[in-house]
Amino acid sequence: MATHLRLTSRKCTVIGGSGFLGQHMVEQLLDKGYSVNVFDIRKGFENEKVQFFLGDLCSKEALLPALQGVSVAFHCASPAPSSDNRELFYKVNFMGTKTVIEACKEAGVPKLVLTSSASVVFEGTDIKNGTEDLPYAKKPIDYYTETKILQEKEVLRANDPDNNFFTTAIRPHGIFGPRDPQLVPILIQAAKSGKMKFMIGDGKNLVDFTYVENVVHGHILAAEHLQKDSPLCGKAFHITNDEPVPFWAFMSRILTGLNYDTPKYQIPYWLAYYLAFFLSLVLLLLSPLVTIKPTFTPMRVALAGTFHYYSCERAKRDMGYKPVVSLDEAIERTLQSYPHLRRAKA
Ligand SMILES: NC(=O)C1=CN([C@@H]2O[C@H](COP(=O)(O)OP(=O)(O)OC[C@H]3O[C@@H](n4cnc5c(N)ncnc54)[C@H](O)[C@@H]3O)[C@@H](O)[C@H]2O)C=CC1
Ligand SMILES: CC(C)CCC[C@@H](C)[C@H]1CC[C@H]2C3=C(CC[C@]12C)[C@@]1(C)CCC(=O)C[C@@H]1CC3
Repeated sequence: MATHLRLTSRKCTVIGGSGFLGQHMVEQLLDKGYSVNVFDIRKGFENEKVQFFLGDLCSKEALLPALQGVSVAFHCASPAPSSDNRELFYKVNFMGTKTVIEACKEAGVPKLVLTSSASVVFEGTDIKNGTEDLPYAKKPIDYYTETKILQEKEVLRANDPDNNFFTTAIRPHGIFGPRDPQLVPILIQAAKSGKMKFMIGDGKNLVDFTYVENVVHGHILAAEHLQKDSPLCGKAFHITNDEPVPFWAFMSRILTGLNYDTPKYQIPYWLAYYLAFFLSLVLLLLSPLVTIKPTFTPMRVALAGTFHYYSCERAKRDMGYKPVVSLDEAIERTLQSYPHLRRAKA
């Protein structure tokens, strides 16, 4: 019986486990001796140690088999932030998360750890060493973030110790690392097409970029510390590299590390923001005729030109969090993992 309990308690499900963060979660959980189910709409990799359940998280019937005998569910599924599909964000991030909560309760999963985002408090203006006590953004920077707020509120509200159901949310920021489909590929694509000529703002704005393995470490610590009467119950936690860095210094390290030139000119933040805003209006008007995905969106300009870094003191205090990979090492490992994006030297 004791062995059975121990094994059951090390079984978990990663919802969104085929994604960038999800795959890293699976790898670290397996290394730590967990038995891992993946629930996703697609099969993102092959691993005989993992049991895959393919389905849409908006369906409770699809979720239930993946949650049987599981002690913790990690929910890190979301449509890509760059998608323009408002209905999809609402359906998956908000309605789907409600379904995940119901399914966990019905399957008797006692712990739910949500991957939220530090951007739930970001309104496009400076945040310096922001704590979790900042209010949710009244004007979120985009619709993705609006639904991340709805999702986080729903998960934290569902915490119900009297019925043996414990929830917590991890708020990472700017996740990067091997196999990331967003940050490095978008940056290099912009550089390749000659769009990385301008630095937005004066280049002094500090931002958090968080190595994926540190994000995973924060999630696993959260799951292990989440229990009755723990301070994690119903609360959100920033997980960062704890080394805020000037946005353009970070971008420049990636660009030079992959043999691309760094931006030569500066453009004032407000000018870049209004240009991106104007461009998005023009594209909206043209959208019945042509679909163009701009590189410079108001959201990206806001992220590139403002301070937004967060304190992870609460995670240090309540779950003993400490980044396991430094920013220097993280950048090095990331650069090594993208040989196909490296520009051949002339
Ligand atoms: N990448 C970043 O910088 C940050 C990401 N986050 C959050 O981290 C989480 C993971 O993000 P990434 O790994 O970067 O994204 P990703 O796009 O690589 O992975 C998301 C996964 O969710 C799955 N998925 C989407 N809709 C689904 C549905 N209806 N049913 C089942 N599975 C579905 C996708 O197939 C994909 O495998 C997301 O919740 C995201 O909001 C938070 C802060 C920063
Ligand atoms: C073209 C350049 C101006 C910028 C290229 C890099 C950007 C693609 C990334 C810089 C900060 C990133 C970021 C996210 C996505 C990729 C960036 C915009 C998120 C929006 C991903 C989802 C979140 O929850 C918040 C992230 C903030 C930082």
